[in-house]
Amino acid sequence: MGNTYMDDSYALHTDLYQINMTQTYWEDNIHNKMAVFEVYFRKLPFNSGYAIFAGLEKIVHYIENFRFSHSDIEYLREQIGYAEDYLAYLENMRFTGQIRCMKEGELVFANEPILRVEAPLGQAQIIETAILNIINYQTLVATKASRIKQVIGEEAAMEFGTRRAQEMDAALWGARASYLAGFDSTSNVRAGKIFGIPVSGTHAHSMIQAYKDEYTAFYKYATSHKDCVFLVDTYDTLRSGIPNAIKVANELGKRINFIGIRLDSGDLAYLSKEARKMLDEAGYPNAKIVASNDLDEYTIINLKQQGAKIDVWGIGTKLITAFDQPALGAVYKMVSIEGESGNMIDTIKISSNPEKVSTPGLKRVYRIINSVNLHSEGDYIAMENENPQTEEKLKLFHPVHTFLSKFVTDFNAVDLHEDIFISGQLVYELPHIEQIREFSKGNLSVLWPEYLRALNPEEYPVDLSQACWDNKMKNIQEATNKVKEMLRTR
Ligand SMILES: Nc1ncnc2c1ncn2[C@@H]1O[C@H](COP(=O)(O)OP(=O)(O)OP(=O)(O)O)[C@@H](O)[C@H]1O
Ligand SMILES: O=P(O)(O)OC[C@H]1O[C@H](OP(=O)(O)OP(=O)(O)O)[C@H](O)[C@@H]1O
Ligand SMILES: O=C(O)c1cccnc1
Repeated sequence: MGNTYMDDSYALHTDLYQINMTQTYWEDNIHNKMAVFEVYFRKLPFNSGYAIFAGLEKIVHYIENFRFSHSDIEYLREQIGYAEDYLAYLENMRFTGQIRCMKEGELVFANEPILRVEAPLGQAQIIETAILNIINYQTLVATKASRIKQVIGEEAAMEFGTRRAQEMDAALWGARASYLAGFDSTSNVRAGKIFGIPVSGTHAHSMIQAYKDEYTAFYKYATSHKDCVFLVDTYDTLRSGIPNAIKVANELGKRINFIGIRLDSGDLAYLSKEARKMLDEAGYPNAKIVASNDLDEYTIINLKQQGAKIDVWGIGTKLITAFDQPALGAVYKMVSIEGESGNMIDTIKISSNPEKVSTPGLKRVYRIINSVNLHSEGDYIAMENENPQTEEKLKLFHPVHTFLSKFVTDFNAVDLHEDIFISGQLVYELPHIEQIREFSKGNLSVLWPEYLRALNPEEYPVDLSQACWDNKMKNIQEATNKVKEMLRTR
């Protein structure tokens, strides 16, 4: 038997424990206490020097439509058995809080807040899972795409991943993440329609197999399509594929636009060099050579080192699945909660690993841009009430190895967060995908090349202000004192 409940909302796209914790808050009547949570990841993916944030557009849709449907409530009543009054609270739940977030396409680094939720505790708890689900995947793919595009340079990058993506949503939003981070097109037509991304494509081996001989297949394709890229590796790239492509191009002449050929197996460096010679000699110096087959940034660097003559890169599996690192590891941590008298109290999560200790309190993230060379000196996390721009001399010091420090004098402190929701209302205008793509491209230019390189990049500084660091130490002290006190009185 199929599903007996309708799939008509995203509110249940959460972990059961969120609804269970919220039940406790509700029964204890603390569900409406204001709570502040921050999203951040602890380590950059792919040993990259930077990441590209993506996911805000989907988060906005999720929050705007956040409500438990009748069938959600019915399911929770019948299958989990929550009490009626708690179910009534869930049914009426809408997001009424604040969200501040980085813009999509922003450069983001480890341990800095990407997004901040300030909302009644129950709401803030339930939305955690979906927010992390969205950011973790989209940011990962945007970062992978940016890394691949960095090594490709000016040549075109086509995203081919849909068939290998972890299900349909991943293909769709992965195509969008790739495009905003610098790819030039997607093969996913639905992504093209929904997001306004350019679509492009060639043809597959099946078409050659359908006609049995390569020449007929190319010829038939050319009579039904003006723009032609022929896939030349079905039988024998150099002896059959390329000669057949040239033959059809010669025969149809101006009736088609012979864009070029695609190589999808074998030694792509050798074959592309040979193909270039053959196409040039045949009078097609402008014909492009497209390459695909399990490509990623490392293979592309290597192919370029070998002098491969590849003009267009088709990249699927290793991009859309974030093959070498399948999870970003972004977390959602509480940094503050309303106390008995309505004041906000900082909260901390201690760990024996100093890098895993959370940073308490309401904070802002600034990018410190050197006004002389227009490059970034690092990111600076300050308390909400601080304004680094008013400082004449800003001290940047490593948050764990504090002796590593520098002073910056001539700088512009750029607040990296935007208000997205205020009192549950959307106050942010979602930019067009082309604007996001331009923004993302421009951001890369504030980084020195040392942070951008694919292999062993330098570590970009993400520092805490003195006040933020002092506050963290105070909270660590208080938390450890509490444990000591508890042990003493046991
Ligand atoms: N000159 C080259 N230098 C480094 N890597 C290459 C070079 N040419 C191809 N590659 C990469 O090597 C891998 C070859 O994989 P594989 O052996 O599965 O391909 P293949 O046998 O040529 O083709 P098929 O897809 O038909 O199996 C791919 O990831 C491809 O991108
Ligand atoms: O290699 P990717 O980066 O994932 O790029 C997408 C791949 O999808 C197609 O292959 P297909 O599904 O026909 O499989 P195959 O080429 O691996 O046999 C295409 O020919 C590419 O090789
Ligand atoms: O258009 C192509 O060549 C294409 C599309 C998806 C996957 N592989 C290749």
